[in-house]
Amino acid sequence: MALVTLLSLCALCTAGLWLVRTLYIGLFSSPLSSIPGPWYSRFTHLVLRFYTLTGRRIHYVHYLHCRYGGIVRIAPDEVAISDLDGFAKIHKIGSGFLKSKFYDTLVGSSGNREPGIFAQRDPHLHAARRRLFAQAFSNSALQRNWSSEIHQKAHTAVARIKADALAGEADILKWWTLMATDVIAHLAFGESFNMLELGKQTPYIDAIQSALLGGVLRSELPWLYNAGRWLPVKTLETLTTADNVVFEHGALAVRNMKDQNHNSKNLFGQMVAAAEDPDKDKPVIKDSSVQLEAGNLIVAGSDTTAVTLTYLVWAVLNDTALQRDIEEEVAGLSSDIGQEELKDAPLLNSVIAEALRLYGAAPGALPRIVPAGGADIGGHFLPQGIVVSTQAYTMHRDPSIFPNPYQFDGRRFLSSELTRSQKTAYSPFGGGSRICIGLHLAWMELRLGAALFFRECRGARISTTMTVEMMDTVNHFLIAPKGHCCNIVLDQ
Ligand code: HEM
Repeated sequence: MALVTLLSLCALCTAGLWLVRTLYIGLFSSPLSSIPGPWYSRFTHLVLRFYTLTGRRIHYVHYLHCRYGGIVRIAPDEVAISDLDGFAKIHKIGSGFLKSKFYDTLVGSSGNREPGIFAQRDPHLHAARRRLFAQAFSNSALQRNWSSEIHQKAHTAVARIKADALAGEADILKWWTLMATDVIAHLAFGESFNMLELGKQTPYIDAIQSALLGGVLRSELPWLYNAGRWLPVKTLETLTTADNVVFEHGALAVRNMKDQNHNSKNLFGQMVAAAEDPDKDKPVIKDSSVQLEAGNLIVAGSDTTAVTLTYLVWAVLNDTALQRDIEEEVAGLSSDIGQEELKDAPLLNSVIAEALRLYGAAPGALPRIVPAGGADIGGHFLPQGIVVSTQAYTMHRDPSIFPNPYQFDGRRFLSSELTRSQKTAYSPFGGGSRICIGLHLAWMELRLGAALFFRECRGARISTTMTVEMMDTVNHFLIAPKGHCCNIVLDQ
């Protein structure tokens, strides 16, 4: 009995000491103690984690920026930055602010596999991979090599939307997702997955989505993720084994990369063909890297474009005058809609830029590590090793940069001259050396999808089955509509 009392006393004392130490560090000795923010962020990640897991991280951090300013402490070792100079400093090429450990867990680099281009944190390895990818993702190469596939898929998507809308209602989120996934899958694998024709995604894409969810779980609740491997719970098992399913399917991308038949060439085949070093003993890219990157490209290039396009159409359909004007503009384009005339359609491009401002699908947070020696940001010294995260979500809603920021103004970007602060703040595709490599592909799909939609589905309306709340955004790194659909109708 006496032993039990003694042990309890020891445990209480240890807990008490831990509490005093945590309070002392949080209040006085942390180098971050002068940074404004809610009191609890000095002591715990739990509140931030709660909002992350419930899909409200960007909204919560935005609220904190509105309340405390451009630099806010959001956790004991993490500071959120929406200060423009701070953002520019962090994302400047060669700044030394590298991606944080968050990226290790987000996409499938588990099982000791190397991280792909998105998650690679080593700047030299990343730069080498980026150089290899750059040419194949350039605007000219995409136009030259993939224009007809992208056109065909956009036409099919709009035809399916129109047919469904005339028959009752069409879920544009579903069709844009199938389109964007079919496009990037075709480019990465060298053959069509025919999801638009099937009207549903393949089991491989189901596995990719499970792998992504598994990544969020691995990042936020690693103990549950690890337990999931052993627990006899089907959902957990699916989430924790999805990485392997995705990786194994990537073998198809390797086969087609090596295939000499032009019809099955994929992005990787084009990269290898364009690479300078033809040395057979030292392959330009390993088979296992192709297997991994093929899946990663699908993750990066599907929901991103689909969600942005969905919000774009929804926002335009909420503004009758804008809808009428854009329908008129695209009706004047030639029947086969070339990329050059799409680039020159002023209202279409302004509407896309505005959709990317308010509804760019990856609006934050982009966490980076303060490099050796620390950094001065917004008048505060941040020591090395601290996580600094930026979010376009907040910069895009700063009223001193974008007047009336919460309003979707499809004409906002019609006047071509952006102010200096707008140029810095506008970052739907991230910035610096880690800027989205798929941005030209995304713009191609956004232009073509939107132009075909407003030409073929003139007079479309939002279905009465939709509520405003259903289009509220949830945020798990990407954003998505809370209702998981966006239904539109069309009169005969
Ligand atoms: C509207 C559509 C898209 C949006 C809003 C978007 C947004 C972004 C953002 C914000 C980043 C930076 C992430 C970070 O720094 O953590 C990024 C990176 C990336 N994106 Fe996109 N993206 C889109 C479409 C695409 C497409 C179609 C692809 C096709 C493959 C793609 C592939 C990538 C890749 C590979 C990276 C990592 C680049 C690197 O680290 O070097 N994205 N994207």
